[in-house]
Amino acid sequence: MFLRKKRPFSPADAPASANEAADDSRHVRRQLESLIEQARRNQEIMRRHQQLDIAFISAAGFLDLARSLFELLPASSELDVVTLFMLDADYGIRRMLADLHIDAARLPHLIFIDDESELGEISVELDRPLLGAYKAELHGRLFPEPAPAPASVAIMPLLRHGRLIGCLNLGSFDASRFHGSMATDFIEHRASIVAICLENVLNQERLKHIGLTDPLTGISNRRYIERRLLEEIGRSRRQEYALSCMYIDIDHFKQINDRHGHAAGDEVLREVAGRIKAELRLSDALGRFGGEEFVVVLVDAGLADARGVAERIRTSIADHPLLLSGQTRMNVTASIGVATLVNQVRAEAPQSAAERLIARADAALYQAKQGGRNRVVEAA
Ligand SMILES: Nc1nc2c(ncn2[C@@H]2O[C@H](COP(=O)(O)OP(=O)(O)OP(=O)(O)O)[C@@H](O)[C@H]2O)c(=O)[nH]1
Repeated sequence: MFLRKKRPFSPADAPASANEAADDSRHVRRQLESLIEQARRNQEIMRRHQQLDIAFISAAGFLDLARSLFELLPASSELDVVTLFMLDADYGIRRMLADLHIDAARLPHLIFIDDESELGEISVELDRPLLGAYKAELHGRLFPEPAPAPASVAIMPLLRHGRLIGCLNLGSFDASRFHGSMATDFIEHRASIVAICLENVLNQERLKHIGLTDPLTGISNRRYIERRLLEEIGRSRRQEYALSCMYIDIDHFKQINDRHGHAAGDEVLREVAGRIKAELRLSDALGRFGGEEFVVVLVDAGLADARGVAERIRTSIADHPLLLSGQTRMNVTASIGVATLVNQVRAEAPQSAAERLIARADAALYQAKQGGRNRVVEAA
């Protein structure tokens, strides 16, 4: 029998397998550590995203949400630029924000558009997020000055009930941050949260707006004017400018109602409100105080300015007959009392200063009525 000679034992044999085992375990440990580190990082990312979602969801109003989008989102997601485009075809959102004194111009990265086509070529593809390298001809209008041009972008369509309400545009200076082959589930999830939150805060603002709006004429109501006058008194004292107030009353309004009916009277109220508004600056405030009475707060206007504006309003009503329901022509006039706050007694509480200003304008209006109507009278 052929006996194979056994290879003599080499001392290197045992250590070799032990070394391999040790190497293996070190390798496994390193892998484990790296997985744990990865899990910790992911947890941290999840936590930041959750906090961001909570900030979006709990936004107290439009400005609060905008702050989260333009400040928190870039900071927590390491983005270099974020812009938000909002569709506002009938100017309704902008008008409401202006009425509520929400100064959207203070948000340079918020852009309102009248039509989707203003988004350019990408508008046709906006049924899903678009990720990739920044191309000026394609994305330039989504990151207008003063936004810096990014290197890669994620364009997130904001959809509600299948309708595009805007788009949130994320930009990074890192060219590899967003690319076409990335999964978009997370971005879609985030876009749907932002869209819902935007709709929510706009509805909140609409509610505030309704509470301060006169439903018949669409202008502000008495509550709004009283509140606004208090704010304006504070501001005019700090910045030392004159503040004026106008009390306007349509003449013989009862006869209009009696002769032409209540519906025609309502139409006259709407028309007159429009004529008054057309003569005012955006910074002035017009409200219906009740019945056929309107009050205007004129910011940064002394008595001479206020008188000028009041004359313009008076003639714009008296010189051009109203056209009711597009056919009935009606001559309408209004009387106006004007009062100004100058050299304010700073010790006087804003509330009593406001009441006194309105009362003086009202007394001047009474004089105008007594003097024959269709005239402007300045308060003594
Ligand atoms: N159509 C309509 N009429 C209103 C509304 N609110 C108040 N009125 C009417 O406005 C009229 C106000 O009349 P008066 O205060 O007597 O004053 P006037 O007829 O305007 O007379 P002068 O102010 O003295 O020129 C009343 O007939 C009210 O019924 C409203 O919302 N719609």
